[in-house]
Amino acid sequence: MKPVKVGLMGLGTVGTGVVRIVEGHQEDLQGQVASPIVISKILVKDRAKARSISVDHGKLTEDPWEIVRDPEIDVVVEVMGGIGSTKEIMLEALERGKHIVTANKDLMAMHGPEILAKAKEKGCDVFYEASVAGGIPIIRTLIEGFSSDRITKIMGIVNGTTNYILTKMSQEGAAYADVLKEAQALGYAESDPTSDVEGLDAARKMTILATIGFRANVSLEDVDVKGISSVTQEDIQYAHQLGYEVKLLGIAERQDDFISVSVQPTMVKRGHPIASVNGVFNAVYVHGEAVGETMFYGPGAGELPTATSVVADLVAVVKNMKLGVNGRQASVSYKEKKLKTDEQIASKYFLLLHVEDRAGVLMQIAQVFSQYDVSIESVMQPATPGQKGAELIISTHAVSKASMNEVLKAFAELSSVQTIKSVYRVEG
Ligand SMILES: NC(=O)C1=CN([C@@H]2O[C@H](COP(=O)(O)OP(=O)(O)OC[C@H]3O[C@@H](n4cnc5c(N)ncnc54)[C@H](OP(=O)(O)O)[C@@H]3O)[C@@H](O)[C@H]2O)C=CC1
Ligand SMILES: N[C@@H](CC=O)C(=O)O
Ligand code: NA
Repeated sequence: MKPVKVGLMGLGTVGTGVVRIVEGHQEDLQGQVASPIVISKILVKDRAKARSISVDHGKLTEDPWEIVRDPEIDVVVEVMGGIGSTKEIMLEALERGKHIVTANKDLMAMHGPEILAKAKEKGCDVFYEASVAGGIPIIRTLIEGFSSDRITKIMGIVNGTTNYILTKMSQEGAAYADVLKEAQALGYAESDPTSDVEGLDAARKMTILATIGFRANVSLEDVDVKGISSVTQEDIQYAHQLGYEVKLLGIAERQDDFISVSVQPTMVKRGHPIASVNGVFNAVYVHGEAVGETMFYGPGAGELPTATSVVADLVAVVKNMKLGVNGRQASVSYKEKKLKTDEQIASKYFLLLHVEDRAGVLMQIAQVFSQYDVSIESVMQPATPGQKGAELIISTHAVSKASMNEVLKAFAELSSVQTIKSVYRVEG
């Protein structure tokens, strides 16, 4: 049995997990693919760095081209991250007939179509299951499990770092900055955690899911993004009073042939399965016209969960090699992309306003809502002893994003509304 040779690019959190699983589960892997899987070279930035795993030092290289140009290597497993030079390295690896497994959502969200086209041209596989919701097999599920259906909604907690932070803020009243440091120490966060907390990581993942789910090339620029850095302990406490949890949700929706994709902190009604997804766990809710509601749950980041998906992709590549069918995946995006306008995007909203505490203010606010045809579901004025002015918590029925923008513009000009403290989309 000729071994399948793998060039591993990256030996950080995920790369270390890949080595552990390939070595620790070798017998089971061989049983499935009838060949040993051997990691023959490993790319790192610094060969001298101390590692949490023992590897043959002779396999380490700091030169990516040593892997790309090695004719013995069949598959490149890319778990180093990055976009610019990583893309060039991946394209050259494909040019030389190497299959690719990657966990890199940045790369696949920005350059997925180009990389997949090159793979097709060269008869190579490119698999990227770990790029979205680390340990949940959601990409394969959307491509294969839902191939017979028409998906109408994909809604997910797809960033483990922010879910970890929001859970600790909600359950323990913890401070944002402290919990972020914990998530970094646990290996959940990106090398620049701004992309986690500002929603960009989730937006990249939603770009990938929407492209697959709606079978049209969605790009990152199509995603409306807001992160969690403005979420306050006060918002979370008011959410609890109204029966909600605050979650960073990616929401991709399709109506007729028009789609919208967004990422934002969202108030999710307790009782909706997404509201109870806590810590580093991710969940992706998928609604299909025929199947109805489904949900997929599991760890979204971390060494072994993410490496499980990477090595499963590696097994898929080797099985295809045995069958001689690499690069034969059907195209996932054959539809024309049509984006919804703000008039077509509808949701319920939660607003927290700081207003003047005097007669007639509520009337002025109600008039603004009425002018833009926004129907109010409830209004609450919590007691704020000793505070100047009053707080108003308003929830609306489903309204268009365009109408809500007009309402917010009108509030900004109203002297009785001193601050628009928070605006949240509401789900569930
Ligand atoms: N961490 C997680 O839970 C998840 C991560 N991902 C994705 O997986 C990828 C890897 O993430 P993670 O393991 O956390 O990252 P780490 O920062 O822990 O590891 C990156 C590894 O790649 C090496 N590396 C980085 N840049 C270069 C370079 N230019 N040349 C040579 N080697 C390089 C580093 O070398 P050295 O060790 O010498 O510094 C390190 O071994 C990213 O794309 C990330 O988005 C996806 C899902 C979950
Ligand atoms: N930083 C990411 C890692 C997995 O993709 C996250 O927190 O989800
Ligand atoms: Na996945």
